[in-house]
Amino acid sequence: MDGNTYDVVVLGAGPAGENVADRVVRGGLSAAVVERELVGGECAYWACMPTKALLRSAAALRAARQVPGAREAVTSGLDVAAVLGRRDSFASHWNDDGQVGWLDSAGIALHRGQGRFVSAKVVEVTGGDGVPVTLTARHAVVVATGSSALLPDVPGLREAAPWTSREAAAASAVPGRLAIIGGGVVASEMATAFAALGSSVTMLARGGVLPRAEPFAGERVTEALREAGVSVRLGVEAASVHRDQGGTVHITTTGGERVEADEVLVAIGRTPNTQDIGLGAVGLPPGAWLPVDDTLRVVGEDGAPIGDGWLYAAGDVNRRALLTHQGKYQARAVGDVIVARAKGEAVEDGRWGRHVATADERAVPQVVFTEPEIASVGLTAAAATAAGVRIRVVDHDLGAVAGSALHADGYRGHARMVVDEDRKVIVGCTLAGPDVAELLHAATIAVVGEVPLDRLWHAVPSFPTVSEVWLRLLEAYGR
Ligand SMILES: Cc1cc2nc3c(=O)[nH]c(=O)nc-3n(C[C@H](O)[C@H](O)[C@H](O)COP(=O)(O)OP(=O)(O)OC[C@H]3O[C@@H](n4cnc5c(N)ncnc54)[C@H](O)[C@@H]3O)c2cc1C
Ligand SMILES: NC(=O)c1ccc[n+]([C@@H]2O[C@H](COP(=O)([O-])OP(=O)(O)OC[C@H]3O[C@@H](n4cnc5c(N)ncnc54)[C@H](O)[C@@H]3O)[C@@H](O)[C@H]2O)c1
Repeated sequence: MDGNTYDVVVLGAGPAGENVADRVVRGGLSAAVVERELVGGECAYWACMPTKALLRSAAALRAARQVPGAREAVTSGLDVAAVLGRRDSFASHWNDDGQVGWLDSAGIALHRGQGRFVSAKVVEVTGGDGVPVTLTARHAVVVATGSSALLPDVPGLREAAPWTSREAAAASAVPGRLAIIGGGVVASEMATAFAALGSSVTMLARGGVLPRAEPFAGERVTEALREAGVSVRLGVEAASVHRDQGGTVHITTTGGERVEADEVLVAIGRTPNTQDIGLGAVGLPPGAWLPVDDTLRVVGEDGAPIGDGWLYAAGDVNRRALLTHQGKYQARAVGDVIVARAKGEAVEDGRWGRHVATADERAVPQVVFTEPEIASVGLTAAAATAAGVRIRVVDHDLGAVAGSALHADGYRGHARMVVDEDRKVIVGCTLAGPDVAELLHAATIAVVGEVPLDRLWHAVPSFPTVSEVWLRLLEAYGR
């Protein structure tokens, strides 16, 4: 390190940025990260961790109620204060001392403030004292600034001070009535959480519930939400919003329906945090997602890397897969390829090579922590067909497996595998049911490993586990 010159400068200390910095330092280079809020990013304080903490207690209670013997021991409902308290601790009480300590121990320099490009490889950081500090990168700058909630242009919405996922994740009280605009992952999880915490929830799901998943997933989540008392309005869109002086939010839908709520949560997708990072100074349009090549170098309109290839993007901001685990996976590839290029070592950029994030293309796992959980990896049947893959779809009733029946009385679930008929490998799998999250990694390995179906017959699931669904799926496929 020489003054404010580092081998690598990383903009954003979320899961992607932290991991890039870690990899380059492990590879023998110096690194600085620039962070304007809390080290750890969205995931740690306002997204993955607090939302899953909000959901977990109700899931545990539901599980106990599904097993006689345990059911009788449950003598009251959720302790909301305890749930919120546990959530606070999983959000580290919105204090990043622990993460800063980790950066320190890993030998990564931290500059607090808003980072903006002033020219190629040069970033200016403006912190709380308003005095700018200039950082220069010898080899690379990595943009890992993440994304923020997108707000639609609905008349009156902004003035009504809507919640985004941040306010929902960090809520200090449970609203009596919560309206949710959106039907995707955030909307479905937060409807599940707040209904369990006692809110009367109305969901306006213009495009349906979990529309990108296999259709049975959205249907089952819709059914469960309705059983939990949520009013799920499918195909319904907000036309105008107004918060009156008493604090009540009034939503009028395009169909003329009226919905009243104490809070309205907007969950319609994300926008990249690239509006105010000085992209113009390096020839890129502000506010845009950052497209990248296979080794995650930012590319221009011509598809070629910017400059001499010094600019990279990892995590949400490149829009490949808006998930923490995929951002961290990309970060490992980015960190390692920057080190390889800096040292003049060979770059392994072939498919599934060390320096690329091939899994982003067709092997992304995701768990939606609704009731039931939806765990999926790879392509849905519709996506595989659209991609020109000749497929066969195999379905099985997850509740008909001995392990499921033991797991919970009345276990309801469904499993689907999508087989590439030309290659005889699984290209997608979706599981819907209680506690299926932990089953997903087997499917991910089958998809990434492109394990032939005739070999999968030799991967014998233990009896009596829910995993026996794998055997049933193979039997349904035939050998
Ligand atoms: C409600 C919700 C729940 C989610 N749950 C899950 C889940 O269960 N599992 C999962 O895998 N994913 C989940 N996600 C997605 C996950 O949160 C993101 O994919 C992940 O946080 C992206 O990591 P990142 O490092 O790219 O960006 P971020 O986590 O957004 O971090 C970016 C960091 O950059 C900083 N920054 C931005 N601009 C600048 C600048 N100019 N200068 C300095 N610093 C800057 C920000 O302050 C932030 O700290 C969830 C998302 C939401 C909204
Ligand atoms: N468990 C998890 O892995 C998890 C949990 C939460 C969020 N996330 C990540 O965060 C990202 C953001 O989640 P999200 O739910 O905000 O986005 P999303 O893309 O999952 O869903 C957005 C939904 O809003 C709908 N929509 C879009 N514009 C609309 C409008 N104007 N009015 C009404 N509906 C509209 C879309 O049809 C879609 O169903 C996701 O991409 C996801 O990867 C992951």
